[in-house]
Amino acid sequence: MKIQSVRARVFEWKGKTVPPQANFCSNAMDALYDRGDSMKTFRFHGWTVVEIETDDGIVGLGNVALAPHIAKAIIDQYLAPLVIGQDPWDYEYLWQRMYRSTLAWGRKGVAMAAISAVDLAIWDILGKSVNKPVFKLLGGRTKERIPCYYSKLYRGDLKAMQEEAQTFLDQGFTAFKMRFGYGPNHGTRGVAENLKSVQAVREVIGYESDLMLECYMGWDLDYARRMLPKLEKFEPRWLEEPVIADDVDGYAELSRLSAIPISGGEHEFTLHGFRQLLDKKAVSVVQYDTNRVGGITAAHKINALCEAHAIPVIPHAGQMHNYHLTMSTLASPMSEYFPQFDVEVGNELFYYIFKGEPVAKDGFLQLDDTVPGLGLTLNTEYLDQFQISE
Ligand SMILES: O=C(O)C(=O)C[C@@H](O)CO
Ligand SMILES: [Mg+2]
Repeated sequence: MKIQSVRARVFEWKGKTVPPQANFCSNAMDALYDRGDSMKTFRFHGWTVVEIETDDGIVGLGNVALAPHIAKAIIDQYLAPLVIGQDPWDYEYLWQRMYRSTLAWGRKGVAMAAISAVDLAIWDILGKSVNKPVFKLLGGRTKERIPCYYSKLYRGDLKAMQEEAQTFLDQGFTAFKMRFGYGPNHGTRGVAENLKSVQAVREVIGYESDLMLECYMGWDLDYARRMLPKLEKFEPRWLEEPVIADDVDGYAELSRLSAIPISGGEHEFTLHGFRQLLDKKAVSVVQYDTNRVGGITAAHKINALCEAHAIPVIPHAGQMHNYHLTMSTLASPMSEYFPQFDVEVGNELFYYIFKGEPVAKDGFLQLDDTVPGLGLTLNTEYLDQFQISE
């Protein structure tokens, strides 16, 4: 079997979107005084879809949601020529070929995300060629069902957050991730607002449910040092991305400082990046995203590294490419889960582009042992609401 063609298309959502709410999620731009909509950087309204076809007609689907037009250019100009004519079963060789040929400028960020999209499509082909789901090629079914946590609860009106939490508590979720809205530049009022929001959600879900707290790189070491003791009474499952991804030593200090587990990894790349995080004991929960980190080839290695370090892997974002990694290792106890909503930040877009995503039931997800590959097809229902560029 040989790879015959690589097609990368950018799907840009032109449909209805929920307008950004002020302070809906702390983020790295909060450190700068606002010269306009600082939340603009925090939108994923475009997605690159990769379709790789083999000489015997198998089509593998990959995806990447970071800088989609740049990812497409990297795939078209650099990665496609490296894999066309090659045997997809040589996936390690092909991964190294893509990685080493772009090392000078691509070892992290959008180039590695582009490599991830090609790698996902290759693994989709592998599964389809042997009529097995990808998780069966990685270690098989390690869970009867995948426990998942409800992830949204962006900061807004506290009553609305409580109603949202109640709705999904009633649907059987027993783990919830909420977003802080405030950080270092919002002073003591921001601290109070942050604590009020955690209190409000805890009042609804109680203490028999897990609560995860998301900062999305919107805090800094000093602010996190001050917030952690105030958060302990809420018994969070973890505090996520309290500092920017480059501040590995900051992560490590917070991990040493507090009993609250510090999580991160959705903005880290390759086995090498996670080796550094683990060697420095920077995080207590690893959250790579398989469509960023280096694809399934890289994520599978990171799963083994995390198993060796006894650090749980709970991949960022849910989405099918991550569910196969969670299903196939005991190192991954659960998945993140974004239900389908109207398009807002863009985490929801996956449902509008692809079909095949499992819907959570009672806080669990299920994968089908009989569906080959990643189990995704293109969703044609919303095509008219996308601008698609070849
Ligand atoms: O789901 C997460 O962990 C993210 O970081 C996504 C982003 O929407 C901020 O929450
Ligand atoms: Mg996150």
